[in-house]
Amino acid sequence: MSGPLVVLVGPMGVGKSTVGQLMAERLGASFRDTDDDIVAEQGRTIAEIFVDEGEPAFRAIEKAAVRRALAEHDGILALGGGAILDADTRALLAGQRVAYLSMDVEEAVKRTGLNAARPLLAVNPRKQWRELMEARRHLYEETATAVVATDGRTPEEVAEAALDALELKEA
Ligand SMILES: Nc1ncnc2c1ncn2[C@@H]1O[C@H](COP(=O)(O)OP(=O)(O)OP(=O)(O)O)[C@@H](O)[C@H]1O
Ligand SMILES: O=C(O)C1=C[C@@H](O)[C@@H](O)[C@H](O)C1
Ligand SMILES: [Mg+2]
Repeated sequence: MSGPLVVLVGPMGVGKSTVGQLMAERLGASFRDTDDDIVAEQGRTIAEIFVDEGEPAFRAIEKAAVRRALAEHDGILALGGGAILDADTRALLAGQRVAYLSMDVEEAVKRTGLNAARPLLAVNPRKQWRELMEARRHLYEETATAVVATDGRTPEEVAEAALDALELKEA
C-alpha cells in the first residue's frame, strides 16, 4: 500500500494533531498535518483564510494540500476536520489505512469551546458542533478503516488504542 502509514480523520479538537504526533513517535515515523501545510504555504492562519476568502476557497486550498500530502508523505498524516467533505478526497482515501478519532459533544466543547482559532465553532460551539457532526458523521465512518473513541482517554491511551485497532506494531 503506498501513501501514508496512517491517515487520521475526525472533527475539530478530537486530538488528530496531538495523537498523531504520539503515534508517529511510537512508530518511529514522521508526522504531518495538512492544516499546518496550509498555514505554511499560505503564510496566514486558517481563521484568516476563512475571513479573507470564505470557506469554499479554503476547501479548494485544502483539497490540493491533502492530495499533495497523500502523495508525498509516508508517516502519520492528520487531515483537517473538514477534509472528508470533498468527494475526490474521500476517493483518494479509499485503500488507505484511515483512523477516525471520535468523541461526544460534551468532550468536544471542553476541548474546543474557548478556542477562537477554530472559525466554524466560534459562535455557539455546542450547537455548531452538533450540526457539523450530523452532516459529517457518516462521511468519517465511511472513510475509516478503524474508529477510535477518545472520550475519557488520555492522548497516550488514544494513540495506543489506535495502533491496536490498526494492528500496527511499535518500533
Ligand atoms: N484524549 C484527549 N484528552 C483530553 N484532551 C485532549 C485529548 N486529545 C487532545 N486533547 C486536547 O484537545 C485539544 C485539541 O487537540 P488537537 O489540536 O490535537 O485536535 P485536532 O483534532 O488536531 O483539532 P483540529 O482539527 O482543529 O486541528 C488540545 O488542547 C489537546 O491538548
Ligand atoms: O472541521 C473543519 O471544517 C475544520 C477543521 C480544522 O482542522 C481546520 O481545517 C479548519 O478550522 C476547518
Ligand atoms: Mg489539528
